Amino acid sequence: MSDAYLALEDGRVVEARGRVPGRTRGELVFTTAYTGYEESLTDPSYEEQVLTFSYPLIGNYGVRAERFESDRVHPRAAVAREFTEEVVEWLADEGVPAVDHLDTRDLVTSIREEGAMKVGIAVGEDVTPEDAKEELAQCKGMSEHVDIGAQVTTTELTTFEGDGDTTVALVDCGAKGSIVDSLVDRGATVHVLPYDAAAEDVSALDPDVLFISNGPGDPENYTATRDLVEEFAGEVPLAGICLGQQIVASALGGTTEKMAFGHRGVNQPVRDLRSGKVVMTTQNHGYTVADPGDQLDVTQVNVNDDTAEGLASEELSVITRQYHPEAHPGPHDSLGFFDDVLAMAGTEGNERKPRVAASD
Ligand SMILES: NC(=O)CC[C@H](N)C(=O)O
Repeated sequence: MSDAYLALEDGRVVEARGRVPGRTRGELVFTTAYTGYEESLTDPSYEEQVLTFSYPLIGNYGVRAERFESDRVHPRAAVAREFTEEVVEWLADEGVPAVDHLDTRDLVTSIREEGAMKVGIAVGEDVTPEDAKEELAQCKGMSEHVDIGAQVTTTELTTFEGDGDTTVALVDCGAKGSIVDSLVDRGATVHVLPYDAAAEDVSALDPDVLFISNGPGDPENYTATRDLVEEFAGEVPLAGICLGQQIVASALGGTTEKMAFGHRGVNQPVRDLRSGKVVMTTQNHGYTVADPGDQLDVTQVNVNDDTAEGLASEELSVITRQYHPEAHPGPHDSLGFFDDVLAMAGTEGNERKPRVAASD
């Protein structure tokens, strides 16, 4: 056991119990997910953030590597009311500082009221509040991490073979493993490319779909990925999840903006504007599409705040989601998105058949 201090951007210093020692900093965010801590902690979209769990007990069903979404823990630190020993051991192995025994309800309320904020953390036997403040002083805002994609992307082309006819080029801006699994399970062969792949790298694969993954940080910083979308829009069907939706919108004339505290959890309600149907979704984002531009239509919205949750263009064969249809963690209600994406490829019936938000 050791001391721990969190220095918040609003000037407060919060004391906690240190579980894994270290000093670090990041953007303080919270998730309301009550399960799925293994998946959330390994989701590359959490890079450069400090993840607070609003659910009070984290670790109550153990830690199993088969639930991981990538090969490491991505948040810079983890905060909960109580972590189990097993989670603490895992985070210690990963060298990720962790704190508990603090009032996480108060912390979450502050983020709700004041927005996601910078935090400096110091955990260890002799740490002082000043150490945490020093970390805070060095903390960058999320949009200032201009090449964050490089921290999470694959560095070389990797292929996952499916047993069907469709080929997907997945641009890896920090892709969750479940996105690859969801496509391969449906027979697609998935080529995972670096986030800054050149147009020729994509053309060489002759993909039926160009898919932009989830990932951390400000979508406006992903200029190489945006160039790819611009290059292939109208030529190859396009799909995107989360950061992928934001990059597609930005490339096709839309705009994005930072939200006050974002959406992170596994029960965010989303309404499909054509069917009127509402589904519960998994979310993890701090930016949003403010204006989809002239080429894309908003097909789905968040019931709580009306933000764009799905975009599409029949003409260009584009469908994107702001939420995570692949789940892991969270509900499986939207897995049909992957069927819609592969149907866009038109490889089975030889004809490209855009199905805009039909099955979720
Ligand atoms: N899960 C994601 O892809 C996150 C997208 C983006 N980094 C955001 O915070 O909005």
